[in-house]
Amino acid sequence: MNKFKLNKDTSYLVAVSGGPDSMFMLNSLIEQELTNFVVCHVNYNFRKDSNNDFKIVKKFCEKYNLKLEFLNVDQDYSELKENFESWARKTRYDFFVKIGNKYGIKNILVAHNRNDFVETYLLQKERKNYAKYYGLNKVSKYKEMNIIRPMLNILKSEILHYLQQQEIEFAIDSTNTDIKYKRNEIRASLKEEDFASIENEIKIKNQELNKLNLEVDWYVNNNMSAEELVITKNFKDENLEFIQRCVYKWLEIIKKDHLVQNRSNKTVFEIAKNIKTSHKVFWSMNIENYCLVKDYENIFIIKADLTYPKSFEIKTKEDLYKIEEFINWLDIFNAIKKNKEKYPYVVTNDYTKYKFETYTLGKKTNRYFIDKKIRYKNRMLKAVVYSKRTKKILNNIK
Ligand SMILES: Nc1ncnc2c1ncn2[C@@H]1O[C@H](COP(=O)(O)OP(=O)(O)OP(=O)(O)O)[C@@H](O)[C@H]1O
Repeated sequence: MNKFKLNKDTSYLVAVSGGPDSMFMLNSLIEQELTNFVVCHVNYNFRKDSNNDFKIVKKFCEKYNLKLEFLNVDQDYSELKENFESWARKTRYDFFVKIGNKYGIKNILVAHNRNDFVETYLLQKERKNYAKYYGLNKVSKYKEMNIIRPMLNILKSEILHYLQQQEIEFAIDSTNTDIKYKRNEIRASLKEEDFASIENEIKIKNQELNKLNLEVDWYVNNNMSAEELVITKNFKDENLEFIQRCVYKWLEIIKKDHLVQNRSNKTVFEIAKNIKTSHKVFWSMNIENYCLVKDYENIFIIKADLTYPKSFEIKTKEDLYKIEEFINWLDIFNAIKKNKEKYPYVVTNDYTKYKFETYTLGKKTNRYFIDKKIRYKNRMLKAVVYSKRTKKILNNIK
């Protein structure tokens, strides 16, 4: 049977649910005579028998005198807004991060096995989503933690056989959430004899993915400036997968990828579809409290409240403080001074409205915007000031 070996000089957190895989992993650490580790357990109190899992873990830790950190979750599940599995995962990993900080440990061991590896790939294939990696990665990241999966070459049957042989107690998870249901479906039609050929397929898919990722990195790194991604003509002609991966990579670089996680990639798909098919010079999409904007050849993302239209009437000098709302307030202030303070003025970024009612450099502002290709970013973030009487705009937004 395959075993795994870990470095004795490294410290680990060990994620133990009490199920067969993690009990096997924990037992292997004892067999390897590792001592630098802290066992972490989350009791979700989701099932009636959750406490039983905790007791199994606790008993094992007491037997071998191991450090155990646990989180006892007190949550009314009828009020949970998101899917239990993704909420549970986040709760679990945030707890690991907290315990990691407490002990100064950066590595967490999780007990995914060879069957999980194959099943994850088959699930990814069925869902047709663009995975970061096909199957499961030996090492991945969650915030500052390294998630290590040392058991990816061990079969479930080997684990169960060994636990039985050694009479090691473990818990049986009786929940059947959507994702587990799907997994069970896949599991039922899967034989361990078929693993080798599926693993070969995964290897080839990951090699192709590595190549594609190099091209994605190249595009994004060469077409980004000031946090904006440039949409070239050639880019629009690329396939949807390439565009989606670029959008995701860009969001990762500007540290906004959290906005599209846990949304089953639908948002990234929508963005990519718009990039590919829309001929409009401007479109925007709200994503949580942010707004993603396509602006001529660029896309950018800003806090949605910054894009909200605001208008102020400046009747006297005393009203001037209102213009501080806008990033170009100094420019507006100077324009009013230069105009010899002939109040009243209107200061506004409500461009969809004022562009039809005002004049810029002798033209309807709408015409001026089109002729000068004025960026939507500037229309949204910068304000104009115009005389209430003449409707002439006194400052230029470029
Ligand atoms: N309640 C828990 N307490 C501590 N560790 C847990 C708990 N649940 C799961 N784990 C750890 O995570 C591993 C994977 O568990 P499981 O397959 O249920 O989760 P997953 O959602 O598929 O995986 P992941 O944790 O990578 O998102 C377990 O083998 C164990 O190491």
